[in-house]
Amino acid sequence: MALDIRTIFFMLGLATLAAAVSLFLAQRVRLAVHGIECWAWGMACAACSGFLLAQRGALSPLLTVVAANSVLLLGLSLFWLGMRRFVGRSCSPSWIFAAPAIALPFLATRYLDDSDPAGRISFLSIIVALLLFLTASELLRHGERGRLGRRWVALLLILHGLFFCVRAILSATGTPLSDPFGSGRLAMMTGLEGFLFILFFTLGLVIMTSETLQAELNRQATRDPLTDVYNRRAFHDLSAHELARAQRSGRALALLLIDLDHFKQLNDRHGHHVGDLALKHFVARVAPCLRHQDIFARYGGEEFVVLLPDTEVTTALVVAERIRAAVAGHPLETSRGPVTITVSIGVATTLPTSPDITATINSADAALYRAKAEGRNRAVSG
Ligand SMILES: Nc1nc2c(ncn2[C@@H]2O[C@H](COP(=O)(O)OP(=O)(O)OP(=O)(O)O)[C@@H](O)[C@H]2O)c(=O)[nH]1
Repeated sequence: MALDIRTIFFMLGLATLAAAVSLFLAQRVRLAVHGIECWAWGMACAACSGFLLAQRGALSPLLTVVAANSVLLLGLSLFWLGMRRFVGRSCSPSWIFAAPAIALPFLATRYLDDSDPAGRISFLSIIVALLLFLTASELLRHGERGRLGRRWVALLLILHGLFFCVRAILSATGTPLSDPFGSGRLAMMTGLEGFLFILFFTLGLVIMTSETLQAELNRQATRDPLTDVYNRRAFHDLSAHELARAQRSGRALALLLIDLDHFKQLNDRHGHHVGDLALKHFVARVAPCLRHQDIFARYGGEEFVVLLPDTEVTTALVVAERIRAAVAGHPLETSRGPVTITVSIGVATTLPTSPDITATINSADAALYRAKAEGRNRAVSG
């Protein structure tokens, strides 16, 4: 089957345009995926480049060489920027002009006419490969790296980059790719490889974004939006798991019920906004006092709960005292000066033989009530 090189590049442009449109639509429905708008613009640039490359010989080299390749490099740079944002890293958008700015003078002078096509192919292939490797490294080195979609996209970027490395070497060493299939064999391979890349890459982006959305939905369903600790529902799910484990192992499970003291007064005196800041400040003070396996959740309002697996009451009281001291010892800085926050803590443990979370919470609540009655800013066990 004979394939016309222009048709291949035109088809590549169309496929890339379809991917760009999908990304623009995804962006319009406000998917909580950072960087998606950069990918959309990156795809749009790559599509323009494909259409311009398809006009090689029919239009001026200013368009089919200089503009087509500069726009392609801009598109790849936008993709790199999008990937950086996707993994949660920031960067000045002006960096997207670096690669086109490096290539433009060479394209406009040395490689404008067709006197050194091999040099032009090698030169551009190396820049493209570097941009692709850079983009893959963002995915492999930052953010949540273990996900399937990310690894798939990173692998495709690396393979695509390796293809361009081979292309650069073949072109530089003058390997006779023109024979016996006519003058455009290398270009033909580039077009076909690009076409396959776009298909699988778009699929990878879909998987990657759905994984991110799934994780975000999961986070929203299990986390308190203000403080980002677990919410009450997640606490009950996780504690059920821990209770079952405690029953199997016969080891104690401790629970701390923590309530911020005179919080209504703080709200009334300093405003709700400072009240919110106080809750975040409290969480930031408590988190370093806990182990990885401890479950920390907002139980409601200004009440928090901590489940401590494999912990006896004496140790739980030590942890509670550490939390109390960490909160009281670090006042919240406000525009009107430091505000001291204190907490009262009720401590209880489950019975290893018949663990029951409701009974343990009730027991901790009774202890908390006593801590409040005895003057607040203290930990009391039930
Ligand atoms: N700023 C802010 N306030 C909240 C939030 N959730 C609950 N509150 C407030 O927390 C206050 C709790 O007040 P109370 O239950 O009377 O308890 P308290 O003032 O801390 O008194 P004691 O617990 O007896 O020390 C109420 O004024 C609620 O409006 C929140 O997310 N942000």
